[in-house]
Amino acid sequence: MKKIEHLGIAVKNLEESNALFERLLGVAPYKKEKVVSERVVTSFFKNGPNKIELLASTDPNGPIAKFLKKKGEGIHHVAFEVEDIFAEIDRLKKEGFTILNEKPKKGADNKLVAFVHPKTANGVLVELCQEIRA
Ligand SMILES: CC[C@H](C(=O)O)C(=O)SCCNC(=O)CCNC(=O)[C@H](O)C(C)(C)COP(=O)(O)OP(=O)(O)OC[C@H]1O[C@@H](n2cnc3c(N)ncnc32)[C@H](O)[C@@H]1OP(=O)(O)O
Ligand SMILES: [Co+2]
Repeated sequence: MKKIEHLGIAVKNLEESNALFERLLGVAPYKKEKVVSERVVTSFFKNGPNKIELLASTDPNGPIAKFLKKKGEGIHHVAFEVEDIFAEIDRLKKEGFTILNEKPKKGADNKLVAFVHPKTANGVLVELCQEIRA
């Protein structure tokens, strides 16, 4: 794994949170994207090397809605940049981590993504992100 690619934050209302994070970070979101497979709408902020992803639910039965119901708004996941997501999944499986989707899926921001179950990562939902190369 390389650097932290982004921090995912679950929010109830994306427009309200976009305005709050714009005040907080001093930058406007550079991208807004609907990720149908994850039943979320996201917005991305970049301030220097850091990237923040705000996620709001589009489905009351989706992962973000369930998280909000259970834990309320807050940090949802940490995403790491990986060079080769297939090799990283293999490595993590051998290390005993539970991978939630062994077949990487198309995520937001032009990435292939996979997730490590939080129950096998000290309570942290970890996302693996590989840039989709042309
Ligand atoms: C990919 C697009 C975008 C991107 O960056 O490109 C995204 O980041 S999309 C992000 C949204 N998608 C996902 O999160 C997909 C992976 N998540 C899942 O598969 C589920 O949310 C899962 C398995 C983590 C939890 O599923 P569910 O909520 O149905 O199960 P439980 O409520 O029973 O939770 C099991 C257990 O895990 C704890 N939990 C749940 N979510 C989190 C979390 N985000 N961080 C830490 N822990 C979490 C939950 O509290 C339960 O623990 P327990 O001790 O039993 O209460
Ligand atoms: Co993410």
